[in-house]
Amino acid sequence: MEGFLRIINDLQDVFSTVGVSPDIISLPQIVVVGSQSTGKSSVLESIVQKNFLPRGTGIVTRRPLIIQINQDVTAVEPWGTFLHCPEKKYTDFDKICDEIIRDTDRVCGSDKNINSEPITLKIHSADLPTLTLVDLPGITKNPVGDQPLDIEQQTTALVRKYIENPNCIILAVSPGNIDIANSESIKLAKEVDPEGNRTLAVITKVDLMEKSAENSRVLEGKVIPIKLGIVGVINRTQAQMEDKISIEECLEREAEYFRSHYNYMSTEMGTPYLTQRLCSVLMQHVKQCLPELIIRITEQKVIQQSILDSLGPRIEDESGALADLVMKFCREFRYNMDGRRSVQFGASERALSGGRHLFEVFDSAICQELDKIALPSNIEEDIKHEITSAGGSKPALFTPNIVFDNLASRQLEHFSFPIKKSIKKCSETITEIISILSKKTFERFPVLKRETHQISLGLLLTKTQVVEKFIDSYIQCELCYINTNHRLFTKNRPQLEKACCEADEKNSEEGGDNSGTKKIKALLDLYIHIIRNQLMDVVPKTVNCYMVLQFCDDLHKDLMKTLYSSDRVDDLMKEDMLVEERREKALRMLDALERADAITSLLE
Ligand SMILES: Nc1nc2c(ncn2[C@@H]2O[C@H](COP(=O)(O)OP(=O)(O)OP(=O)(O)O)[C@@H](O)[C@H]2O)c(=O)[nH]1
Repeated sequence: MEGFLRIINDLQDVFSTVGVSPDIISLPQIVVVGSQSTGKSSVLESIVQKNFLPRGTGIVTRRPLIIQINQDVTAVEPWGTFLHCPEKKYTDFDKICDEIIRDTDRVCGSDKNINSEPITLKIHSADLPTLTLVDLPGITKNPVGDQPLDIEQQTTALVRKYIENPNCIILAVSPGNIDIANSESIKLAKEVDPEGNRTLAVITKVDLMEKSAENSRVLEGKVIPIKLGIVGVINRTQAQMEDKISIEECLEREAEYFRSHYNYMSTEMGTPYLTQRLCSVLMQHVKQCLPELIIRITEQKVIQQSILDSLGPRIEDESGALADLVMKFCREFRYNMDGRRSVQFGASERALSGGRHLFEVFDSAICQELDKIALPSNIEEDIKHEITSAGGSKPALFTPNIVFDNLASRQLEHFSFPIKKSIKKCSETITEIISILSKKTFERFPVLKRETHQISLGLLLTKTQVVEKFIDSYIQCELCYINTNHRLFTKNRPQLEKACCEADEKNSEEGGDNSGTKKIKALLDLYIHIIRNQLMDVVPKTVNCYMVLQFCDDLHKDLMKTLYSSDRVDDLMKEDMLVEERREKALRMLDALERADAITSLLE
């Protein structure tokens, strides 16, 4: 049976060093709860049979104190040690008290603030049972002196944090000289343990309790029933300490008091009975908790291992790792563009390949923008004006070709702006793909991520400029040479002309316009339509050629050249501090869990 409790103490050591939170692993322990000055520390000292806890006015216990008692038959005299300085062995319990005060001040400061970081004290004794007890700051109703104004909230929150743990046994301390109905500790215990399966009540200061039938009923558990029992105790008082009355003598006086005042229940009262009761309650509890605890340890091992896997291993060969990452980034980009991989874009719920996104930009941005370009509403005025101008000082018999050339090239100029806009849109889409992939690939390495991102965007800019230049020249060529011999133009022209002539004849009969402007307008429309279709074909092809394929080909070369030539591999491969911290934490946790696993396996 002792073995169970020793295992819990060992596990506590393992987990205290890594600061594991109770949400992850919660170990069975006895937590002493009560209002300020109810006698919590005195109860603990009576159990340990030593004076080692700080005393004073106001809030004395300001940090949780985990007291692990280990039964140690080899201990000639009781001795203690702290987890924060395990090499130091204390046989003088006054020095233990000094160290608790010193370490409390170190963490909480010397004012009256409290802190949830526990102090762990191990006590080895041949005469004490193996137990783990936690002393908590007393619940303080009203701040006194320089205590913080929210002291009640602070102390209650800290107590709650401990007693909410379903693996904790609550030792609810209430003083016998106040009405148990007002007991703060029992009220809190009922809130977190309504069934009362893990609450044991202690009534201190029974010597100050008036001997009455009602008070006897309190001790018998008839006023407020507590499933695990109510134990009355009389602790060693300050006066007895000053009078140097020994602990043994005080225990004898306590036993005598119960014999003389509550004889019929004296065997179930007093500090020795409380210690014995605590051991058996804790033992029962540990036996119940262990199977679940073992499952939690196994689960946590899997969780911590997967955290480690997701963070990746520590980098040994930085240069090699850099080359691998760059290769991976370039490959991911290529696969994304050719449709073998997908990424999640912005808030869109669909994951699409980068290539598909680009296609959607071609389809929507380029085609729709170019489709919007139509002949202006006053084009007939323009045509008339152009015909008149072309005639010069003489009246014109035929409309010269230059009229059509001038009008067509003026309309083609309108393609320039939407095409530039579309190319910009393509560049933005590729930039987004680069950003997503560099974030994903270089997540652990912020410097490398930044540099790679910059180099990639620099290269993309160069390629974008090549495309813009190419398309500019292409439009320039179109403006310089209006090809009225274009196969599609010559094919559709007769039909259009016929329709226009018929319309002109009809107009002429009705006395309307028959100047031929309608025919020129229709031919202009046809020509622009042909060139628009050509551009819809050429722009995506050019973007794909330079901004995708050539970009892919040059990306790896550019990255390797720039990243390696900078002679900053060490700097580039510096990991994000957070990643490093998380890996260290997961490694420490995993180590603790392995040790915990080894400890619990001793039971099997
Ligand atoms: N007469 C009598 N006095 C007691 C008894 N238990 C504790 N006291 C006295 O009550 C006072 C407070 O006791 P502590 O043990 O310091 O109380 P505490 O709950 O630990 O106090 P904080 O940690 O400050 O909240 C001290 O003066 C003790 O000597 C008891 O059973 N009988």
